[in-house]
Amino acid sequence: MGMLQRVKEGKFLEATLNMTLPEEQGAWKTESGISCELLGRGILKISPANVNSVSDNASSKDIVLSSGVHGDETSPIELLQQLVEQILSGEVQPIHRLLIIIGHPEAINLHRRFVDENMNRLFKAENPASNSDCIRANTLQVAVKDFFLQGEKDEQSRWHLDLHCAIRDSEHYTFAVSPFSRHQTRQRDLFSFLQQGEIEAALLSNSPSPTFSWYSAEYFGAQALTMELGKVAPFGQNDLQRLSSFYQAMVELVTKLVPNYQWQEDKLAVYKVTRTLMKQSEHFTLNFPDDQANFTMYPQGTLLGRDEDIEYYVLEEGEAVVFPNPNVAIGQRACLMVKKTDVSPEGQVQAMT
Ligand SMILES: O=C(O)CCC(=O)N[C@@H](CCC(=O)O)C(=O)O
Ligand SMILES: [Zn+2]
Repeated sequence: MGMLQRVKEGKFLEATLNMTLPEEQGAWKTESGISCELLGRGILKISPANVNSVSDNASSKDIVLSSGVHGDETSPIELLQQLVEQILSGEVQPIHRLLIIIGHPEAINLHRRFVDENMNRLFKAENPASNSDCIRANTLQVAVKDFFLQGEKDEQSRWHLDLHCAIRDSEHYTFAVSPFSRHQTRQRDLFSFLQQGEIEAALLSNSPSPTFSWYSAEYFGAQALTMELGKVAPFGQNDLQRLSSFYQAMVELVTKLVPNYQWQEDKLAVYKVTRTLMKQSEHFTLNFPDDQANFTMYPQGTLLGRDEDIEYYVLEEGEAVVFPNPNVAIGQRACLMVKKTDVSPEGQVQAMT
């Protein structure tokens, strides 16, 4: 049985990861009237039964849901497989156009974050086809671009949730990173959605970074987030129960024209990024253990790390470290410094201070 047939039977993940199957494309309709189109390995477009009338509705959205951009972050892949299964069986009836992506099948098969280089730093522009991470990033860029442009929706109606897991423990089990873009990509609805899904925290980035969610925000004005859903674990060892509120919120997002989310004061901890520590040389080191939990705070004046000619200290009380990683490539982000902030009560979510 070929790739397309397996996907039709709900085996999206299995067909995506089976590299002995030649890549196939093809369109079909489910019994419940949903139009599906397999655009390539791990890239599935889903349109609601009455796509034309729904698309004309100002409340309808074009939603990208991606997972597995890092090959070892498996719980989001399991969540999207479950969602695809429920859509194809008719149990979940999406009312918006969806693009569901399993990001990096080759890295997933290797149980590795990436093959040669971190794919989630390859979304600034088309990459030279120098390795499989670059080639796959190029494919994903085109798929997302075509999806958003074909949809012809305004920017507010484009969403992209890029689902990941954190490498280390975290004071917040789940959190989202809102990329910095030229557009208004911090709509309150997006953050109310996080509250609905019991996501504990959100980080507001203060500078561009070439990630997949940034790509959708920067080039298509999409309401985009990188979502950190618990800690990295192999397939079958994820506690999906801990992500059940998020899964329910995602189902509601795709099945309701206007989900009934209400912004709740103080339900989501919001942090602003105060500094991004970039690895400038091979001398970059951190002054605390590699597995230190995300959002750990140190007293003002604490030496955090060193690079060739620089020492990094905690500059203000309340600064915490997120994604500390001295093993990144030179020129890449080695640690984010963040600080809790109040947010504006209305309009776009913005830091007050
Ligand atoms: O836990 C870690 O250190 C990394 C987890 C991860 O993959 N995070 C993303 C965040 C992307 C963003 O800043 O939007 C990444 O580093 O690619
Ligand atoms: Zn990741």
